[in-house]
Amino acid sequence: MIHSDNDDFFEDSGYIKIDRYNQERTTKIASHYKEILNEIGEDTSRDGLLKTPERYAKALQFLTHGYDLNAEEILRSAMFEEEYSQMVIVKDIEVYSLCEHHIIPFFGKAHIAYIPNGHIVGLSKIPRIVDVFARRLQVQERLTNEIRDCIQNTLNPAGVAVVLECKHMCMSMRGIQKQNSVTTTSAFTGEFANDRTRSEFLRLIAADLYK
Ligand SMILES: Nc1nc2c(ncn2[C@@H]2O[C@H](COP(=O)(O)OP(=O)(O)OP(=O)(O)O)[C@@H](O)[C@H]2O)c(=O)[nH]1
Ligand SMILES: [Zn+2]
Repeated sequence: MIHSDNDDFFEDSGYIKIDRYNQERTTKIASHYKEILNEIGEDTSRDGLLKTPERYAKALQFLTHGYDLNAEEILRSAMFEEEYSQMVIVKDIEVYSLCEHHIIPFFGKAHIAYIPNGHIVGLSKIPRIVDVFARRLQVQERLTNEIRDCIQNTLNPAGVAVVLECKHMCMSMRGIQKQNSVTTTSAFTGEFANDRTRSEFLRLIAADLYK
């Protein structure tokens, strides 16, 4: 689906039309990346590497396609009036991002909750907005805050909670080379300032009901 040649990898995003596999951009990135491969001593004319600069150019565009998406628009496209006023939690959402310091992946899970205030949102839109912000160059702290702010500003709920748990490959496969460290970040608004509400959220994201 993502790898055909004319690929519009955003087909699945439906309502958002963008063309990041822009041929001009692909050609430019590929040409720079070919120089980088030559610089590290590779032979870019060997069979296995012939198409690598172009593959890399497309992969990079995919990994940063969040720049072309509007998270608030995505949330607004599926907001429904509803009286439900208990906590809604979507947990264990896979996150794949690129650290802006090294352009090396960090990845893990997001756990997100909100307390509706007249409106609920289509559940799939929550992982979708995680991707909008994750598919950019990021630091984990900003990614966490951007998800929180987007939900708060768009849905105007009584509170939002976001917890991210990620492993940074720039800390495991290079640099300090710690294989098991996990970074946790969190951001809260509204009713999640209340200890009991926050504790309920933390208890529920730690519970293994379906595992
Ligand atoms: N706060 C924060 N730091 C990050 C994140 N991703 C990577 N970093 C850190 O960014 C820092 C960049 O530090 P520098 O000293 O400029 O870079 P460096 O010489 O490559 O550092 P080392 O990784 O310690 O070898 C490192 O400490 C990384 O661990 C992130 O999401 N949040
Ligand atoms: Zn890094």
